[in-house]
Amino acid sequence: MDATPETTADSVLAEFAAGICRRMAEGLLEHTGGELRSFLSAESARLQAALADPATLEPAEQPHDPPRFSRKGHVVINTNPVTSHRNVLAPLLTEKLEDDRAVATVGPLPRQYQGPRGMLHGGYVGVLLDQVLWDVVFHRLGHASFTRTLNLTYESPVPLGEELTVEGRVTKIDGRKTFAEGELRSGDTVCARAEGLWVSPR
Ligand SMILES: CCCCCCCCCCCCCC(=O)SCCNC(=O)CCNC(=O)[C@H](O)C(C)(C)COP(=O)(O)OP(=O)(O)OC[C@H]1O[C@@H](n2cnc3c(N)ncnc32)[C@H](O)[C@@H]1OP(=O)(O)O
Repeated sequence: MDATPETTADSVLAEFAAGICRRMAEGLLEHTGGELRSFLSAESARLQAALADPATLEPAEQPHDPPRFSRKGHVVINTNPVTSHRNVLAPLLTEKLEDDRAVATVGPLPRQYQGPRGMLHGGYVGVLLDQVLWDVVFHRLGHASFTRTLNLTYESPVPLGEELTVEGRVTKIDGRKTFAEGELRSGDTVCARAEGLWVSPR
């Protein structure tokens, strides 16, 4: 059986399409009326051109999230709503993991993540911290676990339109329980802190 259920070119095309969808989602909140029609038309044309001739995409890199076959032969697509290049909801992280620590950069985030004007929705603050803390726990343990508690403290509003740093650290492992903490920063400002418990499956 092939290792992947589609060609590399199709995976690149899928991620290109996801990028167009992301821009469209942003554009729908930035433009109105005739300007919106022109914007949508230009983005649609870019996608049509890529579909007509995928070779024009000429990827410098391999696709980030090509689908694969599971051991049982099912097609597995990375659906993660924070990290998957194929999920248009995902704000995408660039993450470095070492030992008990993860540091990720994200953004600048566009308006579809807005809560208060010009600021990130608080639920997304939690999503970003949950993901990075989950990642560091996974990296430390070598297997997946469930977020059991996630306590957030919002110190100051998180600006949209600026690169953000999300950091996570494992603080304690006690049997099936792994404790971790972290923070989300904009520049040197700590905007939110998180601490929580991850429970390994029985
Ligand atoms: C795992 C596979 C996931 C794959 C995902 C891949 C991609 C993921 C991508 C990223 C995803 C991002 C992340 C996500 O989105 S993860 C998704 C969001 N999380 C969930 O949906 C989890 C829902 N909850 C559960 O399923 C169960 O409650 C779990 C499985 C968590 C525990 O139920 P279980 O019946 O197994 O465990 P237990 O109740 O015996 O407790 C176990 C131990 O913990 C202790 N305890 C419990 N509560 C507390 C507390 N508040 N303070 C202190 N301690 C507490 C408890 O006393 C016991 O200790 P001990 O007696 O052993 O000493």
